[in-house]
Amino acid sequence: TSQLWLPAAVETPQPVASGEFQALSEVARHKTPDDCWMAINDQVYDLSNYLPDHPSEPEVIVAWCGREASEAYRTKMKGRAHSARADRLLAAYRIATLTP
Ligand code: HEM
Repeated sequence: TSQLWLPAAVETPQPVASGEFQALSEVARHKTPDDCWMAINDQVYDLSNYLPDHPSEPEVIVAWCGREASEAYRTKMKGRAHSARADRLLAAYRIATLTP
């Protein structure tokens, strides 16, 4: 009797867990205000929920969704650093480490 050959079941994609590595190419897929990741100082942040709270014109920060934003964060694009409070906020949105 002939047997059907079937491929192994496709693995279910795993949700991103904190501590995993993500490539910049993956960060780049999350580039809208509703789904906004950024790579900052070798860490990956999901800032989707923070964007509405950011105290600037939305486009100032939205422009960096999906991108390597270390310098933008470091300078606010105006030669001025974010506060320690901002640094603590940022830490709360970390989802992964950037692929080395
Ligand atoms: C990466 C792109 C970003 C840019 C270009 C940017 C730029 C700015 C600008 C222009 C201001 C207005 C007030 C000022 O000029 O001092 C500001 C304030 C602020 N931003 Fe951002 N920002 C960015 C990302 C973030 C992120 C990711 C966070 C935290 C999760 C954050 C937290 C804050 C806070 C708390 C303030 C109030 C002032 C302070 O505490 O430094 N920003 N930012």
